[in-house]
Amino acid sequence: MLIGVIADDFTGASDIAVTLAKGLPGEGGLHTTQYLGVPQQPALSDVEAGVIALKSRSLPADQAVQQSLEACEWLLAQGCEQIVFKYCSTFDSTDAGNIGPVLDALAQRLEAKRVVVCPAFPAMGRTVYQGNLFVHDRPLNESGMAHHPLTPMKDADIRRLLARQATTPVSHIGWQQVVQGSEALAARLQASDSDAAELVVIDALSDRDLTVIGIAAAGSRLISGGSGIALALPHNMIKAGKAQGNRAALPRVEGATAILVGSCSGATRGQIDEHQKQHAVLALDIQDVMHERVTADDIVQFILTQQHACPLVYSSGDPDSVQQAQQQFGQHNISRRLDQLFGDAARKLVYEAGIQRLVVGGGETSGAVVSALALGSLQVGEEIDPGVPALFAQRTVPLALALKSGNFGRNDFFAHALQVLAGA
Ligand SMILES: Nc1ncnc2c1ncn2[C@@H]1O[C@H](COP(=O)(O)OP(=O)(O)OP(=O)(O)O)[C@@H](O)[C@H]1O
Ligand SMILES: O=C(O)[C@@H](O)C(=O)CO
Repeated sequence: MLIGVIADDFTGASDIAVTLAKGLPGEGGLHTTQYLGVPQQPALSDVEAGVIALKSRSLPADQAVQQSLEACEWLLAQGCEQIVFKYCSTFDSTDAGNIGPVLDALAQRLEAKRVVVCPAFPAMGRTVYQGNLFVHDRPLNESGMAHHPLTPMKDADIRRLLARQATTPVSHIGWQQVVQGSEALAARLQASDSDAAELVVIDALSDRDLTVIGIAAAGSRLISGGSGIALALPHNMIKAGKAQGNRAALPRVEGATAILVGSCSGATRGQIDEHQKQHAVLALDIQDVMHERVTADDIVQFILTQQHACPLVYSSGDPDSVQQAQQQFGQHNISRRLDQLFGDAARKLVYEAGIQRLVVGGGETSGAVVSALALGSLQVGEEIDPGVPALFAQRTVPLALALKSGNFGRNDFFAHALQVLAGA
């Protein structure tokens, strides 16, 4: 294994996994596997990039650090030369963690001196300029992320956010320096052994900038960012003669379908509205969920009786209803209950009801579903939409999955994803 990634949620893991599997246009990527948690066994010998999906984004910081270090040890034991810490392109975290504390710990473990910090993902409108994160034309805190149920983002300045979270000093490289190219940037990132560690926030407005940064960071033991930071990493390995740029062909899966959605993001709510114009949709009422008046069996029954109409079950609410529910029940109680419900439903759907194509909306929700399914590892297939690959579990009965980050995907994403999983 050449490159190891520690991702702080499951959809984020598939986002960077598909970036590594794709590589730069015309060049090809790496043979990539996504692991669901830290594996107990060694990786297969043909895996070039391994992405460990943790569900650490909203854990207490000490647990996020411990899990990330365990993941790092496993990746190092597989021979990884470079470790990437993947967080959200909207830098989802609280003042108490988790990006800063995990970076502190990984930098110390890997004796990394200059650690790139770059959440930019231009394909999804996330860019970093003068240390500030934008979502399209809005600073992060005005993008809707201030209402996120678990990690409300109320500041756009990555340098300030990180300085509140990390003990390692934070510095910044502006876009004006990035456009001078990889060589100049590499010189800035190389530090002598006596230098203290530094978290270096780097501006990036385009894939071209991310490519410059990725090439400049070829020799870095530790880098961090959104999936865009991995764009040029396969190129570095191919150029060094360590990888060929080939990818294995993956299966197409037809068969029964289910869509489970817990994301409350604006994009996801728009996709649910679109889906219900032509397909079957069941809304879970949060009062019913919290008073246990709705069960996993109710979800399974709906999915099975509506097979002709691409059935979708969602809990998602708008910011007002989410806030009301949080005041009444507490966000962590809601998440725990919804995770349990979606996880139980997924287990019954896949292992008892024979569902073969499963689409999940939301990172936390995907984490709950995939953990309940205990799949171990997934092969990374083609990109359905930016940042969302088709994923395949090798089982006697094939299972294809799409794990969608809250804000990702075209308006008709859910029906489109089912088609791509079937090879349409
Ligand atoms: N109606 C609701 N009221 C309050 N909380 C909800 C409701 N529906 C879902 N949630 C919670 O909101 C959170 C949504 O997080 P999730 O990570 O699944 O989506 P997301 O944040 O939009 O996606 P991503 O992390 O990929 O950006 C989950 O913890 C879920 O339990
Ligand atoms: O970086 C992103 O935006 C996504 O991969 C993600 O992590 C959302 O959960």
